[in-house]
Amino acid sequence: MAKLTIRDIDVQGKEVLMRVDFNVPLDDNLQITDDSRILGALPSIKHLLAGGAKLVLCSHLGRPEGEAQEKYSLRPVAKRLSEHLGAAVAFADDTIGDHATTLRSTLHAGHVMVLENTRFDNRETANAPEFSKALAGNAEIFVNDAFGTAHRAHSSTEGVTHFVSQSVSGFLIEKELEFLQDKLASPEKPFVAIMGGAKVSDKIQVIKAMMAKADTFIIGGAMAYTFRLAQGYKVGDSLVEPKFVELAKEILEEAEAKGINFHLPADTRITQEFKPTAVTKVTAPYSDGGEIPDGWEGIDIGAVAIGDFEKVVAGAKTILWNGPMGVFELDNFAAGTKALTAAVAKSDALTIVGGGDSVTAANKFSDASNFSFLSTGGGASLELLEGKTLPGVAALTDKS
Ligand SMILES: Nc1ncnc2c1ncn2[C@@H]1O[C@H](COP(=O)(O)OP(=O)(O)O)[C@@H](O)[C@H]1O
Ligand SMILES: O=C(OP(=O)(O)O)[C@H](O)COP(=O)(O)O
Repeated sequence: MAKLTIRDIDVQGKEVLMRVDFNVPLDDNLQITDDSRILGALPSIKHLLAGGAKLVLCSHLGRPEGEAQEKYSLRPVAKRLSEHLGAAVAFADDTIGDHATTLRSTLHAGHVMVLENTRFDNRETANAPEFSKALAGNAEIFVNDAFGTAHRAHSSTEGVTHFVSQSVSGFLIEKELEFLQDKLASPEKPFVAIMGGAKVSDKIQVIKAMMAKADTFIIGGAMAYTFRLAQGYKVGDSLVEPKFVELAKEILEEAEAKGINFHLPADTRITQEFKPTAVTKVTAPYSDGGEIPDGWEGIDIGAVAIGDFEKVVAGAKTILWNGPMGVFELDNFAAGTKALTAAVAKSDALTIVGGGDSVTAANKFSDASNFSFLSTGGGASLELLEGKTLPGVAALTDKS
């Protein structure tokens, strides 16, 4: 059932509570190192302010587990938002306390404020009704634009919808669903899914689910070693998740039975040390007997794999990329991710990138404008791709 969106509501003079995902990375000096998620929420914020809303923004930042801590405060985020808007942004020192209540009651139409971190109270993640009710306050309308947190059934994403008249999605959620759900429902073929990174346990189920849609898979990053282990090869000291070797075997068998192209890296860059000056070497291709010796760890794909993957990407009409090819944070381990980023960036296919580190790599080695869409959600995008319902979306008001 379609959900009401920000386009369907009149907000003039009304208090609107909007959940955003301002869970941005901060450095040790509490400086924001990537404000993609703030930029992602701007279209909805500007639209609501232009429509005359009294706009109250709420979000979590990090996992403070119910304890108010300076390092998880949203104050720097409110400041950055103010710079982007070129307008004042009021900041409440608490979430549902006296300061928040006073600021909310004196907020004028066309003005915006930010509440302190919702996770400074454990009732947020417990989805406690009394916390949801207090968060809703006098707001008639709730807008959810926090795609990155839409897979959580918390007070500020789900509970609050029970205490307002209407709950609608914002432009960011709308766009995320358009790319990750609608456009991938019947993708133009060949549809190449590139899966890498380190979170095998999170992503291997996604590979399984996507076998119904993608006709080609490229597997890189640490993910590849669990598959190589499943094929009976030695992977030395590389990162593997032994619990998933059986599932990896099943996936390889299913791919063969269904004629799905499943590309694992032919060769691997390996090291004995995890540091910028580490000596590295590349194994011979597996097909020539190359394996990863004990005491060595795979940290990137090799040159043969890069060439293979570039060819596959060049022939694609739809590409979904989630997870880097290697430990790209270190320059001497980054060649595979760099080459793959360039290949995806120059493709004419529909190119969708999901996952925090993959988006970082796309921005580091290319430019966001070279991709059709960079998702702001890691876990949320994976759950969507797995075919799961996102509680933060399911709770919104149905279109009649
Ligand atoms: N071969 C490898 N061995 C260990 N870590 C790896 C390897 N390849 C990639 N990684 C790491 O995987 C991390 C990203 O994985 P993940 O969180 O799954 O991706 P994303 O954030 O894009 O979803 C990066 O920090 C990268 O250094
Ligand atoms: O950054 C987030 O998730 P992500 O790293 O999976 O994209 C979201 O803000 C959700 O945070 P959470 O995983 O602490 O609930």
